[in-house]
Amino acid sequence: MSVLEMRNAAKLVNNGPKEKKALLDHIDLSIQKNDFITVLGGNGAGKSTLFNTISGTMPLSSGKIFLEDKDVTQLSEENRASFLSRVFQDPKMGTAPRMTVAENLLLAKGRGKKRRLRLRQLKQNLDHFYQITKEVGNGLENHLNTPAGDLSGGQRQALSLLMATIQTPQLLLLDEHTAALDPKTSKLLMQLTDQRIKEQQLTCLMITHRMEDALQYGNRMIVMQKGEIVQDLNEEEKAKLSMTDLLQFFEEIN
Ligand SMILES: Nc1ncnc2c1ncn2[C@@H]1O[C@H](COP(=O)(O)OP(=O)(O)OP(=O)(O)O)[C@@H](O)[C@H]1O
Repeated sequence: MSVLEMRNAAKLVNNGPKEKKALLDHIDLSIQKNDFITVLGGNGAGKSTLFNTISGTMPLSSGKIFLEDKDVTQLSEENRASFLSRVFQDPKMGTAPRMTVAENLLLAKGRGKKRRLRLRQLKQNLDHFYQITKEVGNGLENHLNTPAGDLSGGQRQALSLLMATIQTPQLLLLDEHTAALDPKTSKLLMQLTDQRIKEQQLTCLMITHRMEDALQYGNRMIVMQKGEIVQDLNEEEKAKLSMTDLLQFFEEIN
């Protein structure tokens, strides 16, 4: 059983009165459990559209999406949120700025649960929150009582990642989540990302413009162009790929 399956999925928009433009051009994609897929493609290739249609923020024009064999094509974004987590490029998204780090984590831990965790349960969870923030390696554990809005961009993105993975989602969507960070901070967050994915055996799609990351991480790589998946490399093919090959490939398709 696939974790996610897209069949003949298309997103068309009007490009002038008589012309339709395909943001997603009838793609087929099957994602298996524990796949960690890096997603590459130039600006406007359709990567975010892919994520938007998977998470339900954008309905498909035609085709179908299945999550663990369940047809979710018509399911709202809210209803898909119980099995999907997404981290965005912008550190401001995904965290509540006036709530503290610990409160944000508690919110994420209780999300979708029948009995929500209440603020008075914060104390009981502090040990757990201390442990997971300490693993980040950027001092986040010393800021459990700091409002998220006062964190550095790197700390806030690490918090977003922890929030997105605190409940082990069936599918994790990383939308250029390191793009706004400096190289050192980005590297640290990528290491944390890889560690969380391995430890929790997550299934993940990660959009990135950093080719080194696309090569170094994950067991599969897809390349998008003009709304289509033009390359889908498995673990073996990906392992053989060098930076030179990849650069050459992008020269050819652009
Ligand atoms: N709602 C919309 N209506 C019309 N066109 C749109 C809409 N949303 C996106 N587009 C266009 O669709 C194309 C694909 O956009 P998308 O954001 O998916 O690309 P991307 O691969 O994520 O690019 P980037 O790397 O720049 O983030 C772009 O040309 C964009 O301008």
